[in-house]
Amino acid sequence: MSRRLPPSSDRPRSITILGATGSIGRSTLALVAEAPELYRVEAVTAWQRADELAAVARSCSAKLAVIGDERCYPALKERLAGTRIEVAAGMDALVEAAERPAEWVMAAIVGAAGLRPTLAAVRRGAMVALANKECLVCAGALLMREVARHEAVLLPVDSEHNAIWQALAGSERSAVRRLILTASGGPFRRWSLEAMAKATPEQAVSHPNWSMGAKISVDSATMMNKGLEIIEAHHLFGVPEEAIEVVVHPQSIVHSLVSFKDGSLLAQLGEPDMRIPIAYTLGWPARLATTAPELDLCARSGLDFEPPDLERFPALRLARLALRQGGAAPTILNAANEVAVAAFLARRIGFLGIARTVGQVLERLAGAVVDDLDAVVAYDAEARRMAAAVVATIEGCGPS
Ligand SMILES: NC(=O)C1=CN([C@@H]2O[C@H](COP(=O)(O)OP(=O)(O)OC[C@H]3O[C@@H](n4cnc5c(N)ncnc54)[C@H](OP(=O)(O)O)[C@@H]3O)[C@@H](O)[C@H]2O)C=CC1
Ligand SMILES: CC(=O)[C@@H](O)[C@H](O)COP(=O)(O)O
Ligand SMILES: [Mn+2]
Repeated sequence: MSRRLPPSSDRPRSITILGATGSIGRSTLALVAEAPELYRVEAVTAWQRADELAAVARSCSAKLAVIGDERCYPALKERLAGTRIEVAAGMDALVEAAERPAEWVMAAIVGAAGLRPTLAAVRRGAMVALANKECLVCAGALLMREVARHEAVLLPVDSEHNAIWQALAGSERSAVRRLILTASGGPFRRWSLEAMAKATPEQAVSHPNWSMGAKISVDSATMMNKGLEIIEAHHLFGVPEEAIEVVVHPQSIVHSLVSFKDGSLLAQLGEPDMRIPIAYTLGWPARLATTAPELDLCARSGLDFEPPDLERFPALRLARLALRQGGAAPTILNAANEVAVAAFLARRIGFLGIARTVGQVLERLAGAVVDDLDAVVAYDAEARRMAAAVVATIEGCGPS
């Protein structure tokens, strides 16, 4: 693999941010704004929020701004009139943004929609900071194969995987006994199933520790987020499903751990602030100085750990099942979950209807091996159709 140099003022790192208007995109831009001499921003992208994208592109002097939804192109063009920033729109333009020659790409589009742009960055051998876990869930084998083939570097952004990556540094994989993913338990950690059945979208997106986009916040509330993260860890670190444990840790201070064969547990700790893991990828292979807060251990006494409750959080069980089944099952799980979460946020189904929808789709759709993009896209589309049909049968049936 070619040697990667850290950013420096003599040699600024060229970067692209996919999903620049989101929670991860903004945290990345906040770090860039702390040391603008270290970076040159090639491209920034969004889906529909043209005003926000234009403001972001201006503030970081991006060369290119791309909006995914073509209907929003006129608004973006108007907001960036009189600047030197190039403007484009559409799905192909998102892929082209990822193909532009930035050394480092933040993949922070939400959902499987991020797969094609992420693959494009991987296929030109970029350093890809991967926040978009759904990419690895729906196309893990394909993505990892392309990373190896094109000598790209995947830098895990997800806080748990970033912690494991840091804890693993320099160790032989054969020395690892298991990975331990910590989970906050989300806003409904202590809620009964009866109460969860009536949970509103507002309650579900109120994460106790992290400020995040709506989709991942709902995933945290169902604990599907931790299920997706088990699959993500399997692909990133080559560890089998049975060697990936989940422990509920309500404070979100210990971001995950590696258990080694000699009995050592190595963890990474920090305040729940995504600037910390993002900074580790942005500066990699060096560490950046940032204004992110340092954890005050004495002020944070009392770290709790408990096993997850699979009865109240069946999504975790479904994700493990999909990973064990293999083939297209994780692709199907992810697509059905995206449809179900959107239906819940649109108040079409109740909170418990999310896992119910995913479970029904997984049961009905069998999946063979998915080792190319066409197969992933086909299974993803079929699972979305089936999930929409399941949603239609359970909506209006009261709390589901
Ligand atoms: N937020 C967090 O702390 C963490 C997030 N992650 C992962 O990072 C990813 C991003 O999460 P987060 O930043 O919270 O999400 P947000 O919803 O805050 O942001 C999503 C970004 O993706 C864009 N986008 C949405 N839909 C599409 C689409 N169909 N095509 C292209 N772009 C699209 C949005 O544009 P627009 O603004 O125009 O809608 C926005 O820029 C997710 O995969 C999540 O699981 C992982 C760990 C932590
Ligand atoms: C910040 C981050 O990485 C999220 O994935 C977070 O872990 C979500 O919290 P849960 O532990 O509640 O899923
Ligand atoms: Mn996470």
